[in-house]
Amino acid sequence: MEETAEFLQEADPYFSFGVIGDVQYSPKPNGLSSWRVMRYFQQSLLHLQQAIEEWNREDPSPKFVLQLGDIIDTSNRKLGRSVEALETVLKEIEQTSIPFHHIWGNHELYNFNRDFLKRSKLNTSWMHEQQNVHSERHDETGSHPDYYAYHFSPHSKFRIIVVDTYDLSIFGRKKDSQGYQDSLDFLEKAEEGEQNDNFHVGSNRHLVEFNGGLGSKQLSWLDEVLTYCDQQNERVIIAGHVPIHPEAKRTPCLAWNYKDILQVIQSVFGSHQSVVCYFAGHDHSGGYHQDSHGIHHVTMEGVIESPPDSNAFGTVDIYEDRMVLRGRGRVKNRVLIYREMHPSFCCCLPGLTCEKNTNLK
Ligand SMILES: Nc1ccn([C@@H]2O[C@H](COP(=O)(O)OP(=O)(O)OC[C@H](O)CO)[C@@H](O)[C@H]2O)c(=O)n1
Repeated sequence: MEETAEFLQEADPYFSFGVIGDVQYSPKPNGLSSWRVMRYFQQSLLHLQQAIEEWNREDPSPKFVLQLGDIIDTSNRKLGRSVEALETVLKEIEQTSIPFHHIWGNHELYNFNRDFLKRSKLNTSWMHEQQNVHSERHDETGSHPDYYAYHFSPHSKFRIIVVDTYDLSIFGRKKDSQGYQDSLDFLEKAEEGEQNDNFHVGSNRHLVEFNGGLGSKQLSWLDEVLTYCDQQNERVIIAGHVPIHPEAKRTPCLAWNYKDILQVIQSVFGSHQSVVCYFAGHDHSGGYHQDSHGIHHVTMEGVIESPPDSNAFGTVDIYEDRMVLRGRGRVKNRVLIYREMHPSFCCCLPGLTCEKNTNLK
């Protein structure tokens, strides 16, 4: 739902957070991408600076920022300046005391391998919270050994889950590793399956290298965390680089196994009703869709494709029954009402009606 600024006047939110994606900083000149769209490399750092200045000015300031990935561009690698570029953006981020939660996108993996990323300041999993009710295995950097995902609770009624949409990926993993082989096997099998799927043909093909997915271990972990959230009556916001709903993006940017991921977070049979929103980046043109289960899918417009007089970031205010995205530049204002929680074994199954059914399409 898009709303005007007047509609956004509300009582004090429980808390607020910032959201931004695809800064793709590089010292290279502005120019057309391979998609024939203008990329404003000379403005992207300025846009990040402006976002930080605005978040610093907000009162109260956002509790944290979700940085949705692709913070530096692949061109830095060709220029031999990956580390320098990363230091440049991190220096800007140090201008604020608001903690940033960093997500890894394809451009992180074009510039660095996963071992480097784990040891870098882009690994913010040390800010995770561990729950006794489910098993989490972390290595010395605070990450799971196989993937980069964690969760934290900024408020007693809410939890944020950061997921790794390049857990299945042929980027960033060593070619002799099991993860690389599993990813190749997944792509091969999925491509066979897709041949009968009319939705993903021609330019709409999502089984391409610059997308990725969640591996089976991460999906099980997500399932466990969501079970805990259901038990605690927490609302959950998930954030990852790659969109997971075909209607929430305009380009082929879609997770390889988006159906498996949706199955976990939507859950028809009474559990996992906690997820209210999934934030993604990757598709710089942005997108939005409320799925058939009432989950909002917000794909943030990319900073890198925002002209000098614009920008692409937002502040999200969290309330009891809704979240309000206050967009800046190309990002629209949105009021996102949470899905209704149905009791276990509710009759809201396909083909049946229920008074709680919100009849979402
Ligand atoms: N028509 C095209 C254009 C490009 N590609 C290939 O896609 C790969 C990734 O492109 P890139 O622009 O570097 O990826 P981003 O993550 O920056 O952007 C993704 C979104 O599309 C932006 O909205 C690259 O290998 C190109 O060759 C293509 O297949 N078809």
